[in-house]
Amino acid sequence: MNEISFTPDDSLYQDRDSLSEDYTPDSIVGRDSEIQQYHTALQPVINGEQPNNIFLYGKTGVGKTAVTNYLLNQLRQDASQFDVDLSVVSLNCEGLNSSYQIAINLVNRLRPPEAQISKTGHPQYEIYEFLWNNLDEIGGTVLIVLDEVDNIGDDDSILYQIPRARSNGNIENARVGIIGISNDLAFRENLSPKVRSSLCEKSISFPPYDADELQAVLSQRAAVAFHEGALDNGVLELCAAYGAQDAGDARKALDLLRGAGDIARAENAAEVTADHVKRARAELEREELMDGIADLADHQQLVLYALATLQAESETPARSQVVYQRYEELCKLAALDSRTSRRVRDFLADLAMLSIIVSSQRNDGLAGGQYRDHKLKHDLETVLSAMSDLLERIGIHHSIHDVVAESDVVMLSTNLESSSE
Ligand SMILES: Nc1ncnc2c1ncn2[C@@H]1O[C@H](COP(=O)(O)OP(=O)(O)OP(=O)(O)O)[C@@H](O)[C@H]1O
Repeated sequence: MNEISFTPDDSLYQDRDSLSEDYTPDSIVGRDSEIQQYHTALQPVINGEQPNNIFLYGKTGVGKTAVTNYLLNQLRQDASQFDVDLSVVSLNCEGLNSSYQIAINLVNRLRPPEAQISKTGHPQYEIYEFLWNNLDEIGGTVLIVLDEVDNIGDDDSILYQIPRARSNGNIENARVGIIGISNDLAFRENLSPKVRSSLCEKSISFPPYDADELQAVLSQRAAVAFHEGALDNGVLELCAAYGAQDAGDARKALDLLRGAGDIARAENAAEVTADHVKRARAELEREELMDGIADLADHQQLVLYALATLQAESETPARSQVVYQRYEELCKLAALDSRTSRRVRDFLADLAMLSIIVSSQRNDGLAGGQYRDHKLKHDLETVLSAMSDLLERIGIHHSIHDVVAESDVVMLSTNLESSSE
């Protein structure tokens, strides 16, 4: 029998959990201008005035939720000091795509456990009645934070009803403000004008972090997460530089630092080095790519497969037409009906948008005209291993035989190899 045991290992980390998603940092760095605007927008609360409706937007991982939690904690403390009656209700709207569902969830948040209402079976007007009554019972200022607010997709929007509730006479005691948070940049533009003007009274944009801002975020967190001296020089700079390239997303930069720490720990390294960061990045990219490819439809994967075989033959960047020919060949060999060349161009555009391939517009003047060419964005082996299901189903093209044989992709079928020779 194997002798195996677990021993605590904390030579690098002093608090690894502080690098995880649910950790709330004591202070926020790198978002001074956004905090300033947000502070101004919240000021009426402390004055006992009608709160503004505030709309925060920006891509994922740029601090919208972290800044909101930080400012609302501060506001709660200051409100109690200045005797302002303040309640905050937070709701993540993921999976709640109608005003009806949002209203029910809000009612239940405002009620004690023994007075919860069922999630179905009430007419809409009744739910709104409950909501207005519960808000009035609480009274004072009530801030309703709706994270991922873009999930709500109906016209008679609660986003319109709540801001109007007081002027419509539905609420008398409470002063209600909505804080809507979204990483869907088109959401605000697609709102109907009446909803937009009420929800977006104060809009605050959160831009992606640059490398310096990310470095500040990482240094602050590393001081909590790691023992002194556990990080080699340049580790934080490298994570920040990669993070800035990856859409300025602090979540990803923190994940990268934790990934590097985990690799270093698994190897019993004395410190986390740039090499650990690079390997962690390759691993995270691989996971992301695997997820991205797994979500593709079969013919999108086949187009990617076609491009991969061209890359294996050093024929990339390859023009759309060339990719199409290889794709048709693969379809034929796999006895599948191929899509039109126009459709395949759309698939190539999708793959480029998902950062799985890189497509460039070329202009060869009068002689060559304009065309697009394509190559894989990641190394061939990674792409192929992410497509192992497809390869198992339809077989291995001869061009990738060596790569696949060297990697850990399982080869169950070689029908393409034999039929193409
Ligand atoms: N300025 C910052 N200072 C410290 N930590 C930060 C800062 N910005 C972001 N973080 C951390 O990065 C992670 C992602 O941030 P946050 O959840 O606020 O992003 P978000 O913009 O709300 O993203 P999403 O739209 O995906 O919800 C969190 O772990 C958060 O604690």
